Amino acid sequence: MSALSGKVQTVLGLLDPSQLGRTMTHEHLTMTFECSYCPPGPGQEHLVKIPIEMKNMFWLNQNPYSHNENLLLNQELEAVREELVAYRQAGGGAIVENTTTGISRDVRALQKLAKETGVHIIAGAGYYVDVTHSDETRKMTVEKLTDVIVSEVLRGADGTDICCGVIGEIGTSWPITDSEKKVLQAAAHAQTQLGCPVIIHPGRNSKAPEAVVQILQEAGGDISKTVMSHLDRTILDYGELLEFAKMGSYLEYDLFGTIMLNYPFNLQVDMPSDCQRIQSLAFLVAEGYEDRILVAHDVHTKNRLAKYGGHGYSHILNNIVPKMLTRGFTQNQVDKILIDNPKQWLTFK
Ligand SMILES: CCC(=O)NCCS(=O)(=O)O
Repeated sequence: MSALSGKVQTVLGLLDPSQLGRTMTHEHLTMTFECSYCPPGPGQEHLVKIPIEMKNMFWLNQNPYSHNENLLLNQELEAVREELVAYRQAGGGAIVENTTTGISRDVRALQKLAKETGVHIIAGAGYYVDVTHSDETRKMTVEKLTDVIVSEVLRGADGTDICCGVIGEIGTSWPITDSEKKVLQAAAHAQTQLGCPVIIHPGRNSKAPEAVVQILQEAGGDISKTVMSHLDRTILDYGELLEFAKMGSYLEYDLFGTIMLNYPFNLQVDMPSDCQRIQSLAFLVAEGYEDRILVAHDVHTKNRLAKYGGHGYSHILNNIVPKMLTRGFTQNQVDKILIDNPKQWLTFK
């Protein structure tokens, strides 16, 4: 038994899990995403620096990764603070902030936001995808990477004493690179030591989640305490989804609010609508997986903020939950997805 056992670790310290309330398990409050810049289509080069204002929002929402400034969520702390206040008013209790090393994690800013808004914020340890790994990271052994991750949970991150409460989002590409494989193994080893929650960003291929889970399993990871993120853009076939669900991880639909005609990171993927996301959740519930489902918006660019006409952090509470209730979900099932499942996942063993 460690001091963390039976508790959730927020940026303000340990918390009794019953205090969490409704929890979005995959958001970003401050980060940078320049690593994922996508040049715009032919003839649209002049749009990459247009102001982020109403008349440009349709193009920005369709091309969020082709506009440098849009990728700098870390410039919006005041807007995010206001949106967290609105999130509390909408009935939100906690947010898991998934920003890891490589995309400008800032635990000091997270702690300040938690103090100012009363939202419980859980910070993420570990590393994002390979393109963001530094030379130093690439050279580290699995043992060294494990030590860093464990230290971010037990002693603090970013040179502070502010401790992370989950490992992840651990970034992986497709195919998984050697450096990412080492980080996954380190995440599994750290999880074994700490009994803590883990969350994974899979590569953009339907085979990626299974490949990640295999690596974690071989390294001794606890898959029942691991979240597979971004399933809404990763496994669209229900047969494949059921096969993956059997592996035992949490199943996260975390791109609620995203509307995109062309998904630039994988043009083969038709990004689902929110109605289709709800249908996928209903399918998983009907198949007996209601204890494994988690949801979020994964806000990671400026255009997603309410300040710019986006869905913000309260869209699920304000709009998706009422829609779910009209589509056959019971209040008990909604509460499981928003309260009980996050609580189970976030509590240290
Ligand atoms: C850091 C934010 C992030 O990785 N979001 C996922 C975007 S996508 O891979 O689902 O397009």
